[in-house]
Amino acid sequence: MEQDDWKERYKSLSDQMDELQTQFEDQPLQHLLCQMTVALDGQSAQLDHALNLLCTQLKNNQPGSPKVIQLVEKQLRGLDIEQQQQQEALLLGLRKWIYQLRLNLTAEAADQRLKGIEGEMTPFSGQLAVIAKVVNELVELQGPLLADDFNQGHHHAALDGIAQEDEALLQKIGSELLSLIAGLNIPPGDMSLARELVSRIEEGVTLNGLSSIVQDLVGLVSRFNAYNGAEFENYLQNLTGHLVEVQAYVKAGQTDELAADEVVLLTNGIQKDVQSIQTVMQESNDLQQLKSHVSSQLLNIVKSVDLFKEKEERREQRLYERYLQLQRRFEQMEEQTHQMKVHIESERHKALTDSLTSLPNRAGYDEQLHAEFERWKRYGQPFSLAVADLDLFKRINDTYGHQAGDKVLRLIANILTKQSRSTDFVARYGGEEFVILMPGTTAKQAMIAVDKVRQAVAQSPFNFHGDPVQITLSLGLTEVQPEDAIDSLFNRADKALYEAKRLGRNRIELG
Ligand SMILES: Nc1nc2c(ncn2[C@@H]2O[C@H](COP(=O)(O)OP(=O)(O)OP(=O)(O)O)[C@@H](O)[C@H]2O)c(=O)[nH]1
Repeated sequence: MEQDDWKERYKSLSDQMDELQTQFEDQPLQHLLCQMTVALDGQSAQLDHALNLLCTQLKNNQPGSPKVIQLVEKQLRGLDIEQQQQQEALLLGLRKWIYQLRLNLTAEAADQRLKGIEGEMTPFSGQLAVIAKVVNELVELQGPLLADDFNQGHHHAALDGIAQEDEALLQKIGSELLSLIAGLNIPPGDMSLARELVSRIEEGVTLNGLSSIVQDLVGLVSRFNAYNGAEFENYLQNLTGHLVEVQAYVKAGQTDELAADEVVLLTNGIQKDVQSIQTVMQESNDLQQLKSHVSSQLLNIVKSVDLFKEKEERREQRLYERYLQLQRRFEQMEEQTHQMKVHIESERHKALTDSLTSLPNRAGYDEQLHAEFERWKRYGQPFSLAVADLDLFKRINDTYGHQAGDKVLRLIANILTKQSRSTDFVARYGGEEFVILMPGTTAKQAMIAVDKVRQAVAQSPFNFHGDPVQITLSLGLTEVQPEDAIDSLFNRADKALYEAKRLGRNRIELG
């Protein structure tokens, strides 16, 4: 009996345990599925139906039948496609809206804004934040039309058309707005506002009510964004600062033509990074992900700039070294050129100078006579030529030796130079023969000058081995004549010299 009692008690406890276990196991699943049913409500009528069936079975402590579970799975799979189609329908609706507003808003500013809104929608991400912004802007633009027309009870034909023909569109907008709210991570403090908004949308979106719904929605979204706003703004300001620095550096680099290729590479790289930042900023909802992406792109930019700077510094260093090398080479060349000039000048001087008397030699005389002749032909200024020859010089050589003769030649050269004007040109023509070129001097004037020379030579006291020796000069003198060539001038003077010799030496004859 006691044993039967124990068995009964055991059976009863076991049943209770089974029931509790079933409750613990099934209730959370049941609870979760019912919550999902509520969350997914309104996405699709078929899905709502399937989920309600499943929920009813679970609430009645029945396991979900395979048929109902399959139905839910099928509807969930179809939801993606349906959302895509809804997005497309929404985009189409927004475009129609913009088109209709364009027809009615004729002001240039409104047209520009509508174009801007269209631009923002391309590509259409379907993100709720973007839709909310676009809808809000359109409602704002539409404001004056509604105020003018609806208040007076005259529906504008175009807007009326939208209201009647596109009732379905308003429903879709409502469903998109609900999806947007569901997708927001709403802070607890704003939950009641969100709930109130959801029930207003669920009651049905009308054209008149859309504006205030969207405004409230934007208010909700902006409050939510305000949580991270300051931090994000700060971050973007830093980013902008970096980019401005980079831009300034790149611009400075662009002025250097040699580095143009490098600048193009750097600029392209930076443009790609910045585009990537912009794309992520447009597409990302996650601040942390956005920050890490932007940071990595910024790091790329900084690396590119550093690499560019490094290359630039190396290039500048190379250029500077090449510049120094060239400068040294240039200085060497300058020095060599100077030496060469000095050498050429000295060689030229040697070539034109008589080494015994240091007077210009016959080549020097030829050059000078040529220049004088040209001057005369151009300006017609007269000049005279005297050819002087030492008298009986052979005797001196023969009597006192060649060295004594050389000494006489040097002394005579000295007297000729001293007695002539600084503008006159004295040269040793060869042997014991000298020439004197007298620019701007007629034969008459020259006669006086060369006679002074003749006298000075004749009066010079020469002594050899204690013996006084008389040295004299004979000279032939002539003035340039209109029909003269270089040779004829010299020949005339030479003939006159010959005549002076013939007539007794130590005299001057005019030719
Ligand atoms: N010492 C020396 N003698 C020279 C030089 N050049 C020419 N003579 C000499 O000058 C002399 C010229 O002699 P000549 O042509 O017969 O004439 P000259 O003795 O002066 O007689 P005239 O001209 O008729 O008065 C020769 O003995 C040459 O050797 C020179 O550079 N040095």
